[in-house]
Amino acid sequence: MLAMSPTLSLTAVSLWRWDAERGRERHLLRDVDWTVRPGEHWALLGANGAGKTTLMNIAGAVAHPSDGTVDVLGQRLGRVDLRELRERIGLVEARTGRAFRGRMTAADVVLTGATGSIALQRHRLDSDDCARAAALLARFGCAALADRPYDACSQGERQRVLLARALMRRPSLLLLDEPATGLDLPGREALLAAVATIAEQEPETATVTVTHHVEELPSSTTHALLLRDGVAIAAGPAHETIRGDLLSACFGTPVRVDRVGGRWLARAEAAW
Ligand SMILES: Nc1ncnc2c1ncn2[C@@H]1O[C@H](COP(=O)(O)OP(=O)(O)OP(=O)(O)O)[C@@H](O)[C@H]1O
Repeated sequence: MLAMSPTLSLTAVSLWRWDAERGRERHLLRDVDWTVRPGEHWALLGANGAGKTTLMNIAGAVAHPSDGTVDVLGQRLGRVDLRELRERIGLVEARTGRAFRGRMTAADVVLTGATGSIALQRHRLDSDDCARAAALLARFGCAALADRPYDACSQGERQRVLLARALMRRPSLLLLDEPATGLDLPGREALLAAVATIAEQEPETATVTVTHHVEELPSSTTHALLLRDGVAIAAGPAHETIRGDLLSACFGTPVRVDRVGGRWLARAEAAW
């Protein structure tokens, strides 16, 4: 049987920028190799400044590398229209949520995902779009929020609304940039439960979740890439990479990691 072609394939990817303070180029990413296949759910872990956002910008067809090759959804960056490619990529990040103002309801915000716009373009929507929006809200425990102004939703509810929005077009790749940051415990748990449904309901979709905290990874996480100073120090199946020794190297401090009920807990080694 032929293997499915990768969702993302990065080979020897480096990205550098001019560092005016030092008067020389500085590597934000160095020689990163990374392959994400359909149905895989990756964690992208690293300390502040490790290069996670930079790598997500490349994976999301927002930025080009300085060197190396990048194939996103089978298209080589540098040879394709990035805007067309981005239409097949779902994105949940804090910035997206801040764009929705006024009296837009939660359902309206989800529906904007069908057109990939910030404004609601009702004339471009059909009954299937409305049905999918309602089904996604229900699936994420947000059915009662449909008519509530988005501004009036709690932060946790908003994140689930944004997740529903990102799934409207059944993206092949979904990027989640620190989706649980700032959520309280029930909000975080509801969001992670919602993310975990993707493995079953959208089995071809690959996801990448950026976080500093392994506690914020959904139980559906299958793989992890650990970045330190722009270098991928480990990449592979979660049970081989989300480990104390590798996370210690990644964060530069001794860390102990436990797996409980399919999730991960990390603490500084000294605290145990
Ligand atoms: N345009 C740029 N020019 C120069 N340096 C940059 C540029 N963009 C980012 N950097 C630097 O590159 C490094 C990696 O940044 P990046 O935002 O990718 O890290 P991160 O892992 O996402 O960090 P955080 O967890 O704090 O969000 C940082 O030291 C940052 O200051």
